[in-house]
Amino acid sequence: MSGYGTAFDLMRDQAGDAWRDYTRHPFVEGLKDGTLPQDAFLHYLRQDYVFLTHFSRAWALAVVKSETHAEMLAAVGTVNALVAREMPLHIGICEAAGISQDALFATKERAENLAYTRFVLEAGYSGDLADLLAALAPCVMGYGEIGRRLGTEKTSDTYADWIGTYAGADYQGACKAAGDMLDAALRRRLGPDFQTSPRWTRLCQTFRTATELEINFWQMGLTP
Ligand SMILES: Cc1ncc(CN)c(N)n1
Repeated sequence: MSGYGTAFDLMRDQAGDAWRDYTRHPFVEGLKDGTLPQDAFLHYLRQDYVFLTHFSRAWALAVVKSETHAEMLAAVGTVNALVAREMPLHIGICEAAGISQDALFATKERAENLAYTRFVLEAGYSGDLADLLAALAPCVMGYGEIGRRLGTEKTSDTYADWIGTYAGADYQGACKAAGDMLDAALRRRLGPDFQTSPRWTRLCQTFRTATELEINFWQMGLTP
């Protein structure tokens, strides 16, 4: 059990090998042992800054798709965590490496990046909050799982700031909140036994596609 909720655990199991390929990608293992080349890391961070811009918009769409005050509060909390806490990590590391915030904002978006965020946004535009959260979950909880594992298994401090952000209480709390939100949203829309709903298979497919797009994102990071 992940500690990030019931639906997440079930969807992650349904994603099978793709989940392992995402959370144990060679890029991740390079962060763990410090062998990831710095140019690949900075290239990834620049793309990830662009990613987080669109991803924050997708979470803002979750506010639009909310049906209760509790859902709105949870979605707003995640938008704030992304914009006020996760994006500043990228700004800080890039600034220290001589990449200004203007240059960061002007980063040309790679196709793998564009494909992922537009897939998530489309899931939200064409569906309801359950569809949107199924597409958002691999991103939030995947990095939570990666951060937690690397926090205990890392053998180098080269990428300690990055690992510390995702292993930290703040990010782990955001994963727990997103997991609780996913569970509640599914129960509200699909019923208490949401995994028996006719919608469940499609939601798991959405989760799996987002997981595959995460694998592509890491792969892109290895090819500056
Ligand atoms: C591509 C990607 N996926 C997930 C995360 C974690 N929010 C991220 N920063 N970037």
